[in-house]
Amino acid sequence: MPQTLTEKILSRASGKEVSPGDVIEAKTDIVAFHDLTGYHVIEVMEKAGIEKVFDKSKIVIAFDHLAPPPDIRSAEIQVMIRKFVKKMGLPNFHDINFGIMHEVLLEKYALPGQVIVAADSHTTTSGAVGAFAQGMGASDIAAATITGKTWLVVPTPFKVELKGSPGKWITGKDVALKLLQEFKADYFNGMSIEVYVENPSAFPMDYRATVSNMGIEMNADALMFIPDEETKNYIKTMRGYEPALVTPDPGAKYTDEYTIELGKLEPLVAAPYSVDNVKTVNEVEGKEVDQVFIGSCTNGRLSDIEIAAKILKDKKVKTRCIAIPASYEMFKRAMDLGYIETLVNAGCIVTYGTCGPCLGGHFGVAGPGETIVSTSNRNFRGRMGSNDSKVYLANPAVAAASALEGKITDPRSIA
Ligand SMILES: CC(C)[C@@](O)(CC(=O)O)C(=O)O
Ligand code: SF4
Repeated sequence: MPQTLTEKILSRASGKEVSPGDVIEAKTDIVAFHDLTGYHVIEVMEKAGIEKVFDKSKIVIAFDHLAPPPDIRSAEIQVMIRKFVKKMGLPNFHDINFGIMHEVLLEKYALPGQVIVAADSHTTTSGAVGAFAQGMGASDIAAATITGKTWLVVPTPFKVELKGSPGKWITGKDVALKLLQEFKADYFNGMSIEVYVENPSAFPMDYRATVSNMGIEMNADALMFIPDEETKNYIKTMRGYEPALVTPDPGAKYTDEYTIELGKLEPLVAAPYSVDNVKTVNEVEGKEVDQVFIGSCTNGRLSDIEIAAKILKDKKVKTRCIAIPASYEMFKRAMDLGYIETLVNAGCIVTYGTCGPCLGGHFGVAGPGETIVSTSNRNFRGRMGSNDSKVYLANPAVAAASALEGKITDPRSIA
């Protein structure tokens, strides 16, 4: 039987031919956690008296949610995890100077065809390179850390095709929001989405990562881009080697298919208080904005910072604007290309590699009555701080244009 990417990966990982609905035990290629959930993972292991991990080289840990620690409790958590890393002798540990875990996984570890599990729902991000990547709770991740295995229900594969090329100021975010507008936030429950890109270079890895990242907002088990030339180029550029590509068999069967003509997309926005409350930017433009956040594991990559820098070059923002490249690597590249200087000159506050404001944690928590335009992935009540704040999710061009004008702005109207 011809297999979808989902079936191919999970058949290899479980050692038998799988079909949607099967409950399987799959071998894990990478098991990861961060500071916030890592604390619970380690607690579960310590309570069970386990002193060993299944394979030191396959455990990845990154500090991001509490980086740098905003309070004593956060610092305590990091101290505890550093001790665990030392005791176990884990080589793939990334302290506060590295970046957001999902971005670190994408840049350094994830490969086509792998099974990746991590204690955070946005683990779907690594699907951008064609890995079956799923977030799980701390106890499941503790089990996978110990055994190198996890149990899964094989999801039902659904195919999305991206045709043509996106227009000016249209990015991966607009594809994610289009899917949410069309299908709403729970449609893909029990499914995996496999995305085929007709014209690989027209939809680069940064855009793919945004869409995969928001796969969990659609409730999909995984959102994978079918590996192609762009996947190869990305891994070659970031790591210096060419990966083997895993692809679905011709004639593989999907439960359904949906096509997006990239050239027909408009900049979209998710209005409060739900990620699927999607409107065109023109439906909400003119609303006054108190703070703009450009960053997070959704949109903190080089192209996001580049877009913001292009819009803000030689201009001044009219509202608070916080820009956070998702990793040290992204910060460094943005700095070398002059984007950081542009953003700082425009009046933005810039720091590196933290979740910070995305979860209302620190570095720009939203206050009562405030309106925020954010490039992150969630806008439910209280997500970025006060229950009385309103968060509009958008692509980095809309975010930067809104910072520039002090109100929600269509980037096509100014640049
Ligand atoms: C821990 C939390 C803030 C999280 O990273 C958790 C998660 O996605 O599972 C999020 O983005 O909601
Ligand atoms: S950047 Fe936001 S969405 Fe991503 S892992 Fe951090 S808190 Fe979660």
